[in-house]
Amino acid sequence: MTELTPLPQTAIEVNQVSLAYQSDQPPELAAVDLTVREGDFISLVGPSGCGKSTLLRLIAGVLTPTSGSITVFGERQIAGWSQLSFVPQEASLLPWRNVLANVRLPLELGPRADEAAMDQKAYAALDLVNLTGVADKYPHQLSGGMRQRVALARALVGQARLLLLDEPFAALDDISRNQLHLELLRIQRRTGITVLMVTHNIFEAVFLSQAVVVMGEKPGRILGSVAIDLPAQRTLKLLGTPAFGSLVGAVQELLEQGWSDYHGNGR
Ligand SMILES: Nc1ncnc2c1ncn2[C@@H]1O[C@H](COP(=O)(O)OP(=O)(O)OP(=O)(O)O)[C@@H](O)[C@H]1O
Repeated sequence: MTELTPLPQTAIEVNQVSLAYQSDQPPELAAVDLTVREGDFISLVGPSGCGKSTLLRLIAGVLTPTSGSITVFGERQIAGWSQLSFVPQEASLLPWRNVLANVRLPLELGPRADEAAMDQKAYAALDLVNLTGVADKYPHQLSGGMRQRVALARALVGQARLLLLDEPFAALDDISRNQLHLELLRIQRRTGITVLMVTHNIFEAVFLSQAVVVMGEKPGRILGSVAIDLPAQRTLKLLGTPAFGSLVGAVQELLEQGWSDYHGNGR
């Protein structure tokens, strides 16, 4: 008998979501629909201020939509839900805690657990990001790229099924960023975690994702998405290929379309 592979579950379903921060002002987001399947890596790009972080905060349950609905793995959004890990733009490590204690933090805030078990999980998360050698160092003793890896380990320590990342690599140089891209893809393959990432970097979005969702502004809305049909095993050599260049071009075109719809063509 042939074995049937189960279809991937829907990880995120955003249905006609609008959000107005102030009830007497036009909404920041209007009628947003977005579906992310389990195991996908999806990036969100769009002009500054179009509402990308707002959409991420809504999915994380930190904000509640003015109208519409959001489900995560079939359930209504719940702030602080253990299956979801949200790394906001300003995510920072606690300077007075060493690396191990920073990574342990989400476990300490959860249901009471054994000290040794928490350490074991924190070491496993550090191993996932290739950082076991620095467990007793403090954040100021690390490079920017290492600090990002610690933040990633902290996001992964609770074994979340969904990772929401808000511009996680914005402050890094190209070399560290490329290295972390490869690490993140390796982690995703190893854990099967679903990732939704906000970025300003179109190259990064195309390199990492299965699809790039493009947003427009005023009000923030989804303009469309570009499916990224690059080989599943991404290597840095892909960055110089014509296929990569034409996908970056397709994302750019959608962004420019949104820009001229809003501002007109008289640039
Ligand atoms: N807490 C808040 N209260 C009121 N307005 C807000 C708040 N947070 C964001 N906004 C407004 O909502 C809009 C969308 O902001 P948001 O941060 O989601 O955009 P973004 O696309 O992530 O921007 P960027 O790419 O610059 O980070 C902006 O006009 C912003 O000024």
